[in-house]
Amino acid sequence: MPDEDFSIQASALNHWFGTGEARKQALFDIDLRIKRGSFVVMVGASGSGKTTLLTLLGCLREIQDGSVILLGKELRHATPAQNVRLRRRLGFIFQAHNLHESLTARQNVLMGLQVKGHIDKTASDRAAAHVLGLLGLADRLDYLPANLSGGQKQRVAIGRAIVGNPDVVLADEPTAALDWDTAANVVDLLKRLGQARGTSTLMVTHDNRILDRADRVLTLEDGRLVGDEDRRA
Ligand SMILES: Nc1ncnc2c1ncn2[C@@H]1O[C@H](COP(=O)(O)OP(=O)(O)OP(=O)(O)O)[C@@H](O)[C@H]1O
Repeated sequence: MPDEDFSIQASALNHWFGTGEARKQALFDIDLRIKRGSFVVMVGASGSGKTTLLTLLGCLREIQDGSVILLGKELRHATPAQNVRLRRRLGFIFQAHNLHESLTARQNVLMGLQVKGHIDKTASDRAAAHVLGLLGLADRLDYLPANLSGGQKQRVAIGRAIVGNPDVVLADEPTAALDWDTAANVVDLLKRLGQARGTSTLMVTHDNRILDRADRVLTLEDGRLVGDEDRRA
């Protein structure tokens, strides 16, 4: 049953890749509920299933077995149109930042609003500039990605993910290219969004300093959820 306190509810979730003899199970019996507004970190060795889980929870992959209720909607057997509608309420920050090379920082962030159907140009421009300012890029609004450092590009991608006030942010090592002050700023920003707007963040990271700021730390091992630690004490 959907429960409004939780942005994400996964139960008995299994996932396989390949067919026939090559079929390999990547996730085993995942049960997980993520509270609205919480900042949750996921850790696990390479190949443990973190990206697979993020993409399933983000309606980027079909649910094969088990259930995922995202923002109150069951994803199993969801239609492509339902998935598109739900994805508009999410912010994705993946390792390959996929910025449009021919668009400026501000225009890249605007893409995050256009997919949500925001059309008031002045308000959108202002929102994009505001978010980039929060990310320390106020003086880089009109730069093309080619003229930004790796960390600055990553911050533009973070801006694009959060500018539309998503209900859930799914992030895969989003701070890997950032120095600690900048990474801490990003984490604080996501936590503030959680408090102010109920945005939940599920972030894959191995940075211990970010673990220290998490409300909760999940550990995946060989496709199984083997650890779930409440850090809010
Ligand atoms: N598209 C795919 N086709 C086949 N196998 C896949 C595919 N994607 C992932 N896998 C396999 O599923 C398992 C989980 O992979 P996944 O990428 O989710 O792990 P991960 O924890 O995110 O790893 P990393 O930290 O290296 O990104 C691995 O055994 C991987 O080889």
